[in-house]
Formats: sequence, structure tokens, C-alpha cells
Amino acid sequence: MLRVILVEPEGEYNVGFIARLCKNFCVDELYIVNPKCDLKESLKFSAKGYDILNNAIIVNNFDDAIKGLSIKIATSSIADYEGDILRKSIKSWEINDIISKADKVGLIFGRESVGLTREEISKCDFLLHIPANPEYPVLNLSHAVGIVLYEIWKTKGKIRKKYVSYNELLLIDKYTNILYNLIKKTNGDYSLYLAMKRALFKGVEDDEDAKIIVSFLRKLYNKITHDEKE
Ligand SMILES: C[S@@+](CC[C@H](N)C(=O)[O-])C[C@H]1O[C@@H](n2cnc3c(N)ncnc32)[C@H](O)[C@@H]1O
Repeated sequence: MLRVILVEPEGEYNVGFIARLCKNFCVDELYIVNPKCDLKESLKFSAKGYDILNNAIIVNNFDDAIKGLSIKIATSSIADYEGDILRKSIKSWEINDIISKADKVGLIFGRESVGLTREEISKCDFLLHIPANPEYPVLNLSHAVGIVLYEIWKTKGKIRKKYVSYNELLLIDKYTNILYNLIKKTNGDYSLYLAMKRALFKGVEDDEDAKIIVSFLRKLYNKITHDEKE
């Protein structure tokens, strides 16, 4: 199951084009969080995606849009700043490795003006980036949706799906979060949690991942042995 989520879209034409893309690439669900444009106007741009837009689920907040998803993939043109785990990205062509494990996948696209907030990205499991001209990597919202949906479409039927069920992924997330809360020093720094969860979902990919996982495990070890001594 594939769900496209648009967060506070601002342009009627973009929403219409995206509904059309959802029809082109057989997306199962379109969710729109708190639309900032007139969706009736969007229908004019949706061509045969008309029914997708008419059936789109409109919600008031981000959390309602991501409910029930086993993997949530945020998207952004801003990615891969050293030391910022939140912005560490998977590339568009890597998406199939990740979604082949999940049965309910959400692709989350941000506002035309400011994209997704850090808080919204932190509620997702991965951040996807479409590499483009480093001096101007910001794509039009509907173009970004088209590229990601095409990447998924290209391998349709070619990748053997090995599902991890929604409940199991939720439990991995839950216990990672519980353990992280035992060892965290400050409230704002969720990089340990994110890195650990991403590694459990997709494996340790590089030294940066490995260092954070080691740090997570070391802190947990210290916490357990320290508590045992008391
Ligand atoms: C015009 S962009 C907003 C610009 C914003 N600075 C951002 O976070 O990307 C609107 C949306 O299109 C998508 N997008 C645009 N360029 C992208 C890129 N290179 N990679 C992934 N998504 C992109 C993201 O969902 C983004 O929130």
C-alpha cells in the first residue's frame, strides 16, 4: 500500500498535477494535511486523477496523516549536512530497498515555500533526497513527487518483497525510543534515536552510522552497569 501525503500544499496546480501522478503510478491513497489552496481549483489540473483528488483524505494535522504506516519517508531538497543526522538522506534510487520491507508506505512531501519542519521529519523513519544541481537542488513539488513515484514504479514486480509487518516495525520503533529515553542527555537531540532506528530498519551503512550505533550501545551499557552497581 502506497500513500502520498502532501503537507499544507499551497499551489492549486501542484495538487492537481500530483493527483494525476497518483493515478499514473497507481498510488493507493492521497492524504492532504491542512491544504492552503482551493482543492476545487486543483481539480482543473488533475486530468484523469480527478477521482483520486475527489477521494483524497483531508486531515488537520500531520500525526493523523501518518497513522497506520509501517514506513514513513519524508522528502527534502535540504540534505546531508555533516553532523546533522536528521538530514542524512537516502537517495531517490535507494527507496525500493527500503520500501520492499514494508507493507504500508508513506511518502511525505512538504510545503512549496518552506518544505517540512524538522519536527515533521523527525516523526518519519527516513529522509529522501533527489540529488540535483548542488547550487539549486530545489525541485517543484509535483516534479519531486513524479520522480519518486517513477523510481518506485520502475522496479514494480522486480523486487521480491520481504515484508516486516506493521506491528513489528512499530515495536522496533517503540523499544528504540524507550531505550533512547533512558540514555538521552538533552531533550532536543534525537539523533541517537533516529540513527539507531534507521540502522535497525536498513542496516549500518557507513562509519558515521556505525559510530552513532556504538555510542548508543555504549551509553546503554554504561546505564545498565551503573544502575546495577547502585
Ligand atoms: C519547493 S520544495 C520546498 C523547498 C524546501 N526548502 C525543502 O525542504 O525542500 C517543496 C517540496 O518538494 C520536495 N522536494 C523538492 N526538491 C526536492 C529534492 N531535491 N529532493 C527531495 N524532495 C524535494 C520536498 O517534499 C519539498 O518539501
